[in-house]
Amino acid sequence: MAAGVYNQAIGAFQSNSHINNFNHQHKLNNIGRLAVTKDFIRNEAALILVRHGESLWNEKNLFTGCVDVPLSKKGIDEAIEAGKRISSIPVDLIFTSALIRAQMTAMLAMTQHRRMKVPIIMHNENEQAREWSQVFGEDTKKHSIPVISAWQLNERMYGELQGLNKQETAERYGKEQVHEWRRSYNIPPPNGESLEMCAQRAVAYFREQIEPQLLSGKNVMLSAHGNSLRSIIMYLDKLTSREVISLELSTGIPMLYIFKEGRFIRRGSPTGPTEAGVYAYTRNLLSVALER
Ligand SMILES: O=C(O)[C@H](O)COP(=O)(O)O
Repeated sequence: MAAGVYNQAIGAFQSNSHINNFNHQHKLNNIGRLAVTKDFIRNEAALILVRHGESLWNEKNLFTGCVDVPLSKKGIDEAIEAGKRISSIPVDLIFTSALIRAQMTAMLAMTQHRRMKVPIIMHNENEQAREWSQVFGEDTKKHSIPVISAWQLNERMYGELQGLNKQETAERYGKEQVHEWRRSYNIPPPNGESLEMCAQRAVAYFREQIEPQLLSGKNVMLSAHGNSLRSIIMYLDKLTSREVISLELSTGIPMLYIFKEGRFIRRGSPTGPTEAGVYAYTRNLLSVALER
């Protein structure tokens, strides 16, 4: 999908406020010393990453990869719990993979958000789908969050392991071989993708489609998968191919990054609403959250 098409779809949804902020900021920068204004201080954005909740195949311990299976009951609960943890962090735009488990997770999480905006899936597959899914009410748009799904964020393709039991596969091929297929950076499972191959599409998508949104001040939630997120975290945290081997992501635990001055600052997982500290992600974002 061409970048322009996405931008067109998102553009149809966005209020002009961030553009105004940008113009305003730009003018101030031109004038010189007034650059540190309220808008400028707010020139940071939240990035929430969440691995989908437990799927029906996670529950059965099957290699899943690009097979499109839904969440289990436990996964549904995890997604709702994830939503509670991020309920006060502003979200302007949601990216998900093209797979239902990531989409369910994002949707269920958003049912807990304190702004109660409605997530709406963008349909950009062809001109008619785009036209027929248009929203005309300006006020309605303001109370909606565009959801963009992209195959590039899908789980790594697990090749001939898809649908096989992880335990049985380890017994058949040996624990070390299976660990190598699952966690090494550049060794693909039979006829599947290595983490490196998965990173080539997932990180490229992140850089081309998601980073510009953060740069323009949009707060983004990204709901994806164990390995597409491992490759993106490798990029964000500048992990080496050795370090990424031991990076494990739990299902349904959101991770927060602050994007500021072109850098990603990892803030860990926001604590639940009953725990102290949930509002403390950054003072600037907090004031944005309270105003919206
Ligand atoms: O696709 C799968 O089977 C899992 O979601 C991720 O599997 P992994 O833990 O082997 O990377």
